[in-house]
Amino acid sequence: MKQYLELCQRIVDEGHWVENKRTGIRCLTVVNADLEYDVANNKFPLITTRKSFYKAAIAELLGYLRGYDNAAQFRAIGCNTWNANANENSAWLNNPHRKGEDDMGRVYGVQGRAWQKPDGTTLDQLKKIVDNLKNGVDDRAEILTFYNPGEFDMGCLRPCMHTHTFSLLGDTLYLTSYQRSCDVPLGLNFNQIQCFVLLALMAQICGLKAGKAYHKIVNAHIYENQLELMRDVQLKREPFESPSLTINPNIKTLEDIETWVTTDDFTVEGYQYHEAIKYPFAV
Ligand SMILES: Nc1nc(=O)c2c([nH]1)NC[C@@H]1CN(c3ccc(C(=O)N[C@@H](CCC(=O)O)C(=O)O)cc3)CN21
Ligand SMILES: O=c1ccn([C@H]2C[C@H](O)[C@@H](COP(=O)(O)O)O2)c(=O)[nH]1
Repeated sequence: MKQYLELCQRIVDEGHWVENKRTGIRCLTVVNADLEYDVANNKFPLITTRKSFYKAAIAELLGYLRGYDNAAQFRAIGCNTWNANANENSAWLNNPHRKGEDDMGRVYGVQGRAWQKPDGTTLDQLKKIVDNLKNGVDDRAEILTFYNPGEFDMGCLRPCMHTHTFSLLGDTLYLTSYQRSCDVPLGLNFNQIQCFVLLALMAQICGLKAGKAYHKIVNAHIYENQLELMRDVQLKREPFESPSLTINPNIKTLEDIETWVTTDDFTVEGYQYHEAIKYPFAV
């Protein structure tokens, strides 16, 4: 939590104003932030200086791991974050690749589970990683990447947290996640939960211990219409201790994640927080 607040403060103190063409809203921006999450000691990185809707963040991750491409699928498992990008962005609404209401196109999980190969078949990046890690193999390229520039025009948004690399040291699993663009008040609240849960879940289904998750962010920003709430409300609050996360131990395989797992299989203990803050969302 301390590192999150330090990043917010750094943007407020040292950020540069950068115009943003896609949303029309300028952002106070810094470049390069490194965050770390202690999964081994179960320090669940939930924001405590406002209420975090962590179930939606976990649902979003489950949708990515399942290869979802439609905002209705995300809604069905408790996540509303893709409604606006799928249905309210004029560039995507006018894109001939959009297949209708709620379609997100070839984003995130589609690339992770069904990367299109030139020979017409698809590649399942996640399954390869799970199969290797279960057998104690780290080929130094256990990389799950959603970043496919050749198909950017076939999706509603370029992936933000776009690459996850898994590493093994003995029987301990590590994760390095790479993010090109980060909406610190809204997106990062979700992304840090997702880094933590991704490592914890992968360790669990691969029979490994979880170590640390490393989160590398390039462009970290606060939109102009979020700044006052961040500077004058959230940053004035004192954080509480990190809570802990319990994952249903019956989740044992990738197929479990694909078929029956829900957000009810994730329980948070000891979450103390300040009241909710509703930040504006830029589409
Ligand atoms: N401008 C922008 N920021 C983002 O963080 C973002 C995008 N766009 N587009 C794609 C996804 C969608 N994400 C989102 C979208 C909405 C919330 C949001 O509204 N969060 C609220 C409450 C969510 C709830 O009630 O479930 C929050 O207070 O955290 C968070 C992340 C992250 N990404
Ligand atoms: O997981 C996510 C997804 C998106 N974001 C934010 C970062 C930016 O504010 C927007 C995406 O806009 P681009 O113009 O494509 O950079 O969404 C996030 O923080 N986390």
